[in-house]
Amino acid sequence: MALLNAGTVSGMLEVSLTVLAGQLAGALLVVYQVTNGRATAGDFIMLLTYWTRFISPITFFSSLGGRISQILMNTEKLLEIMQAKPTVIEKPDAKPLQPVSGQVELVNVHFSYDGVRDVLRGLHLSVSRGTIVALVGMSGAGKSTILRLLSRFYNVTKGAVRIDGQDTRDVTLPSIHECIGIVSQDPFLFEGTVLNNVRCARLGASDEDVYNACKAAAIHKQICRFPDGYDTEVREREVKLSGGEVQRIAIARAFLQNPSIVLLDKATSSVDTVTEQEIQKGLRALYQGRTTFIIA
Ligand SMILES: Nc1ncnc2c1ncn2[C@@H]1O[C@H](COP(=O)(O)OP(=O)(O)OP(=O)(O)O)[C@@H](O)[C@H]1O
Repeated sequence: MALLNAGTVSGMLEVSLTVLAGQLAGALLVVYQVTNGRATAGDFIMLLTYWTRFISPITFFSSLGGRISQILMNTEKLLEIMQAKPTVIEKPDAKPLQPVSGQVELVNVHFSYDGVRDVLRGLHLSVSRGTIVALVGMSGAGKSTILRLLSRFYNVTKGAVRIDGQDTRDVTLPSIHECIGIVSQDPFLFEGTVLNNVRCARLGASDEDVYNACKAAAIHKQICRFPDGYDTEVREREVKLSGGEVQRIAIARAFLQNPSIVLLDKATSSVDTVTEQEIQKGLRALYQGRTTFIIA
């Protein structure tokens, strides 16, 4: 659906250019008259004042046009995303995962993103609950792909992924995502308070639950030092949190979610060694009693 056409944009440009040309012509005319003694400097200043008052609403409306066109373009992108077909679809008779202890199996897993090149070929992996698994391999070997398949962001091409013996293709997607906590290399923060940025992991959580999750992730003291504490606003492009702080917010989210399975995808790769040691404190607590997959 095209919400914005070239005519609308060129119309807005036309208005802006006309306003600019008018401003320039008016100023030149008055300068000419003052130079020839047909008008006084006082007349010139008075005219400028009137001119500014006259022109400011026009300038406002022309900039409003620019803002409206930006909103329309964003809406168009949003509609495109909403109309995109998901690659993974639940079966009509999919049921929620039964209570999960954290046992994971990959049985003869084959996977290809494009249907041409195999990224995984016949992978077998059996992981008991509470085990920590480190995935190590060359760049491009398929480590992150394994984590994506565990979360069922993609379906395996052949074979099966099972959680507590249940094939992930037979269960509902939210029930999979509820039992898996992810701490990625580049966690996403949305505009809103720090409190809500952690609470999004479990919407019904109380403020006290959020504080406890942040204490476990070793970020509580830092948040209390922010200007408005937990009510500090996180804004796009207004960097208030360091890379290490953002990582610990992601760890706090995982604590709050309390999943049986934790996936860490290069969770500390973008921070310095001192910050990494701080984060490791939070992570070690997170591993306790959970099946954990780590890409370091
Ligand atoms: N969305 C995608 N579409 C197509 N190919 C992809 C996609 N994501 C990854 N790949 C390809 O799949 C292969 C495995 O990628 P993956 O990210 O799993 O590797 P990795 O072992 O995690 O690598 P690294 O350690 O560098 O992050 C790579 O060759 C990569 O180019």
